Amino acid sequence: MTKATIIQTKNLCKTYSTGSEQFHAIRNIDLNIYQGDFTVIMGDSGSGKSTLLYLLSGLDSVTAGEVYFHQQRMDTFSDKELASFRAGKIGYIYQSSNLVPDLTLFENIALPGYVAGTPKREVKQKVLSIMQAMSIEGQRFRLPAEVSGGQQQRAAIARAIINTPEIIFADEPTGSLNYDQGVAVLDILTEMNAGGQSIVMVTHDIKAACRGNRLIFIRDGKVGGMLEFSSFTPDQLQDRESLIFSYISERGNV
Ligand SMILES: Nc1ncnc2c1ncn2[C@@H]1O[C@H](COP(=O)(O)OP(=O)(O)OP(=O)(O)O)[C@@H](O)[C@H]1O
Repeated sequence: MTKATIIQTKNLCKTYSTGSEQFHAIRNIDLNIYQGDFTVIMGDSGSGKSTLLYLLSGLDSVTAGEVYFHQQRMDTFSDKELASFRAGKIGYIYQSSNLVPDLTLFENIALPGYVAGTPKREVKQKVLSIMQAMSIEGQRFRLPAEVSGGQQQRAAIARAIINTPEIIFADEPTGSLNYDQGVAVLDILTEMNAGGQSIVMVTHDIKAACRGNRLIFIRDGKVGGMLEFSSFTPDQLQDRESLIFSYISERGNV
């Protein structure tokens, strides 16, 4: 079966200017992100992974080239169109949870729901059911500083999915967590993907990358390679890890 494309880039470029210096962080990338995939973006530090994620999600503007969401051109959106796109179509998970420090976990998760204009009662029900699914409902009246890093990150995932986004972007979502907390977060993402949620995750951790069915390797701002896996069952993690490891070793870079 052919997979539907959710995001497409054509000749995508991003150049950062600092003073008189220019740095070409993303160089002429043509890429398709498919619906229902758990896409993983890997690469060495500074290769352009986060920049690519910002461009795919409309968080930053392109220098040249085109980005399409389904068939709709995104890089020419007005600020208003972009704000509504971000609120309604995408969810974004950062390395550190980025929760609002003086709002409770419940309020943090509910906030994008209120901003999107969803009726309060509906938001409340949805927040409670997502918190329950992520085993953080007991912490709902606590502030972010009063819960563990893993619980903060689960709240950040809950916040990212409150408006039922078509696609979730995650930038090193386990980067600030200990091993067990990281596995718990990856399990949640894996389960969401099994339910059909499209995910694009940046990571340099091979264990985290194993959760993806399509791996895109970025090297010096370009696509340096790709790996695809057909289906996922938890007992395949070890095999995938070995495959990714040998792929990277053969090429001499991440
Ligand atoms: N705002 C900026 N101004 C100038 N250069 C930048 C800016 N943001 C990123 N860069 C440069 O662009 C390159 C790509 O950065 P990016 O953050 O996308 O890399 P990355 O692969 O995500 O790295 P890491 O794994 O270390 O987070 C780096 O060389 C970085 O120094």
